[in-house]
Amino acid sequence: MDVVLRNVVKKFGKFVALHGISFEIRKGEKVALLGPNGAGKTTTVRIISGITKPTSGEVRVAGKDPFRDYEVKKMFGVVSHHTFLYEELTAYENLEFYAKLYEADEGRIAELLKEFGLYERRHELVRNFSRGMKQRLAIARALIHSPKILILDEATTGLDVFGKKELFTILENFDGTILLTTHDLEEAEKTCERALIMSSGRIVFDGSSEDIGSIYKEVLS
Ligand SMILES: Nc1ncnc2c1ncn2[C@@H]1O[C@H](COP(=O)(O)OP(=O)(O)OP(=O)(O)O)[C@@H](O)[C@H]1O
Repeated sequence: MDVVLRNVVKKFGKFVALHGISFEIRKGEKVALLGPNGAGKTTTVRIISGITKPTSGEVRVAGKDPFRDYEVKKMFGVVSHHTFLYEELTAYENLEFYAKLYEADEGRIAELLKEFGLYERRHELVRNFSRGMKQRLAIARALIHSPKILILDEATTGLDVFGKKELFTILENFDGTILLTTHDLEEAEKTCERALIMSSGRIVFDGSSEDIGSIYKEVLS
């Protein structure tokens, strides 16, 4: 098992954001995490990737605690709606910074820039890039250390049809586990074989993503 959550509770003050959620993700599985605003999706992926500490419950990634174990943190590539790129650095410099941080092979920078269609523009400042280009660079950055688990938290927000299509191709070719949060049911069905639906801090559906549109309506009505 790549990811195991058992009875995970997260409180922010008196507010309970996660009411003891449990699920497991197998190695190589592609899972969509769905649910309305405030359901707890981002909190869940932040707990899995070791950014947020749960209030109680057990979280294991490859058998280890992601909050405490730095080596486990390296297993993740995380892409969110915010690109967290350095606007005043070039595309190349951005990737170089992260390659050093993760002690990744610098040869991978050119490889990824080519793969993501940004090689010709590698010496341009990121601040002059379009939203789609920035998002592509953010994904390239997330892959720099060849992560085993890719977490995408509303990563397609603001991308046009072409940008989304490109991202789907990247996801199809990614050889690892994917956990993706989205509001786009079609995206979930296309890219993931399994869907988890959350509502008010609870998992209310865990199953195949096939025909997720009608399941979503039924579960949340
Ligand atoms: N740092 C925080 N402090 C207080 N409350 C928080 C914090 N982070 C999240 N919450 C609350 O926890 C709940 C779940 O938030 P979360 O961001 O996980 O939802 P989400 O499903 O990702 O929503 P969205 O689809 O809007 O991104 C919300 O009610 C939110 O206000």
